[in-house]
Amino acid sequence: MPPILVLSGLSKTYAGGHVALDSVDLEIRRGEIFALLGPNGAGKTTLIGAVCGLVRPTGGTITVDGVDAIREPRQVRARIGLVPQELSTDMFEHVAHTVGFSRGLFGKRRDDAVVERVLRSLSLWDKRDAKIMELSGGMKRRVLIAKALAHEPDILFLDEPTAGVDVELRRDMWKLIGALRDSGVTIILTTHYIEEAEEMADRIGVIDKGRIILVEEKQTLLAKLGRTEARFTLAAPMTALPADLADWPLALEDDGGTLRYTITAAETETRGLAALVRRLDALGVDYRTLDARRSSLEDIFVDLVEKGA
Ligand SMILES: Nc1ncnc2c1ncn2[C@@H]1O[C@H](COP(=O)(O)OP(=O)(O)OP(=O)(O)O)[C@@H](O)[C@H]1O
Repeated sequence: MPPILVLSGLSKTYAGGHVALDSVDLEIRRGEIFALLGPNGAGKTTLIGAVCGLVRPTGGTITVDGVDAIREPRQVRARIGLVPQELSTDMFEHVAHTVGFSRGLFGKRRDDAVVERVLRSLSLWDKRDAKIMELSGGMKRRVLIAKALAHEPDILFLDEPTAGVDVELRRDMWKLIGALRDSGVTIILTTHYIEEAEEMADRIGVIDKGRIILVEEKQTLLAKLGRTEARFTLAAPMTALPADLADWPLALEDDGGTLRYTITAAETETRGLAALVRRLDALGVDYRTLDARRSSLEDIFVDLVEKGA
């Protein structure tokens, strides 16, 4: 199936001369959750703005389902929903009204059944007659999502969907975004919470200084760049690594009291932690504790952006 969104050579230089997007090529697959990660000022919001017709690109093309978004902005806008970073909705408005109104902005005819379905899917139906100012922060965010979904878009952009919300609400939001994807909506989200991308995304893109530096399936990324680290606290300190362990990715720390093992995911088949534990047993190396951890997407991201800097 052809991608739903194709960016090709997309560039944006702001009036002051700042290059916010530097020839970005990116394809978004139909029905995926794509997480766009990047440090502050990397160009994420500019990229979303360009696709949504809010920022005028200075170069390149944007194609949504074969339609040129720069030539046909209205047609494309109707296919896209945007949940902005900031709560910018009219606080005195009533929930159902503001959602219905958003639908109208896209030239869609009034359809109370759609508004009801959207509000129910976001657990806002009971609050349909409440004023937005009366809602909790989490509900206000859900109203923003409802507004973005009111015209039944195929692509939903979420700019930092869980910035500043508590852990519980973040998890609720993740469930909700997963359910939207299951209903067939393609989702592109930006986030500073790497954990969020790790939890939800099918693919990850990393942007830094206006350039896409990596696009990868999340699983592949974790498998390719992931590391396992383990620390054995030795029962008796060693002065040097035994020759029998010379082939293993090991180092001594804490004056020989700790044996540190670090391995990349690609190497674990032959020299995995379980094999090392057996080897240590066979050599009679005694240890009191073993702490092991796999590197997270966060470690990988920090490495990438540091290297790219
Ligand atoms: N209207 C503008 N005029 C001039 N420069 C701008 C404008 N909007 C954004 N920029 C600059 O472009 C760069 C990219 O900004 P953008 O908001 O796209 O980054 P971001 O990745 O979304 O950052 P954050 O994670 O902080 O939201 C930044 O250096 C920013 O200062």
